[in-house]
Amino acid sequence: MEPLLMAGSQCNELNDVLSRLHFELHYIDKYDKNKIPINCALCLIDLRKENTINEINYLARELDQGIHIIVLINKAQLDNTDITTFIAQFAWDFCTSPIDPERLDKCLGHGIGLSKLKQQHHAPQLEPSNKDPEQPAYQSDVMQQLFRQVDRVAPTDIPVLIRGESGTGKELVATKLHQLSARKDGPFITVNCGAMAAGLIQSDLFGHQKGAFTGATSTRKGKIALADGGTLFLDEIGDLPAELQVNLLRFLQEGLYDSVGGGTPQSADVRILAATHVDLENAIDQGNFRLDLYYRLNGITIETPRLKTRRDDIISLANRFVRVYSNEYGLAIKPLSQSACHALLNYPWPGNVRELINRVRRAVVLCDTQQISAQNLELANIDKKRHIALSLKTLKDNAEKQALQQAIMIADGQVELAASYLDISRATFYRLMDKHDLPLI
Ligand SMILES: Nc1ncnc2c1ncn2[C@@H]1O[C@H](COP(=O)(O)OP(=O)(O)OP(=O)(O)O)[C@@H](O)[C@H]1O
Repeated sequence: MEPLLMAGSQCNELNDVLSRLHFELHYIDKYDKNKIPINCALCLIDLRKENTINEINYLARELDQGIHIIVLINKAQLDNTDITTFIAQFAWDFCTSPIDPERLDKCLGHGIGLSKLKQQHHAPQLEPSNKDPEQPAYQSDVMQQLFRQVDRVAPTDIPVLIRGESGTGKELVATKLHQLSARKDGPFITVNCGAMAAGLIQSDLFGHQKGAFTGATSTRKGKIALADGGTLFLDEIGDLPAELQVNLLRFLQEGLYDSVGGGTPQSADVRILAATHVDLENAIDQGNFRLDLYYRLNGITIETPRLKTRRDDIISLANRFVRVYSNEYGLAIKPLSQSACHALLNYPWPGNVRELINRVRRAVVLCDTQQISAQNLELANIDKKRHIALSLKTLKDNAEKQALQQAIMIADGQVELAASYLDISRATFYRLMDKHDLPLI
């Protein structure tokens, strides 16, 4: 018999159906990892009599990611936004009452099959069991695809260019590439090419000889030498000064480099990973980045997507950081309120995961109620602000269009005259007519 978790009050009708379908039921009211059977793949949550959605929310968040949730509701509950938000957020599937045993059997069968397939193929790599914030967490298809790409590329020695906005996890991807490679026991060294003056990066990267410049009191190894046998991660590669691009290119082509102050050329066995948040093609067009270096670095490109484009990850990442920081600060783990979830999903996240971490960490510390609110996350007024901004723009656009239409009508289609009525040039008039898709009479 397949073990099945049941949350909700006991229901004889459901018990009968499930025992006929050969499920062994384990009722839970609170999540306790030790009480969950090891091979349990599904949790059926009966919400038909529940009015304790907050507790159920909490339980759903705590369940292992591998356990699929199926919700049982009355049809009328589809009008209840608390219930539909819960389903959208947590459920793998839902069934409506009256229970159709055939439908329920199919739903449970598929759920178990899929969950087992996932466990066999992905679960160990995709969802690390520890709660280390530095370990990637993801549910969205796009991130699962990205980390499958990481799995494939990591064991090769091909240089990888990681592209993405700030805070999207480029360094995290670089670390993963190193950890999954044959070089994992070697060093992982990071150089931030944007953080230092050209002279300092030169010595930081290639090392220097004693007396090479004022203050060089001893010979010092550079990061390339320190990364020997491991991985060198060049962060913000787009900011690497031109003269250093030449030196790096030589190292990539010949495996040789000179430390500052001369001496014999040196070699090192290093895999290169680079990251950028700027458009390198644009930098090449502007003459700020060498095309030959770009080709050398760009063996394979991995793009880390913006957080706002992977909505499936937002709530699970937020929950993860709530757990991590509550534990770190010795505070009780509190659930996110419905309004907090709504705000998290509707915010554009310009600072990506880094911004999410900062907001959640602050909220964990500041929250003095039972649940973490949108206010604790400092997201309470964002929706409203955006709404006002949007309507202001719409109002302006509408007014502009109306003015153009009136002017062209009063001027009997004479562009010059219509433009003068509006106090704008002919060129601007044409541009605005085009913008609003308005025909000239
Ligand atoms: N999928 C994820 N799971 C868990 N933590 C993540 C994830 N993605 C990013 N982070 C965390 O977000 C923070 C920012 O990530 P990271 O430093 O890798 O971004 P970045 O793209 O390199 O940023 P920058 O361009 O500003 O250097 C880090 O603390 C990282 O651990």
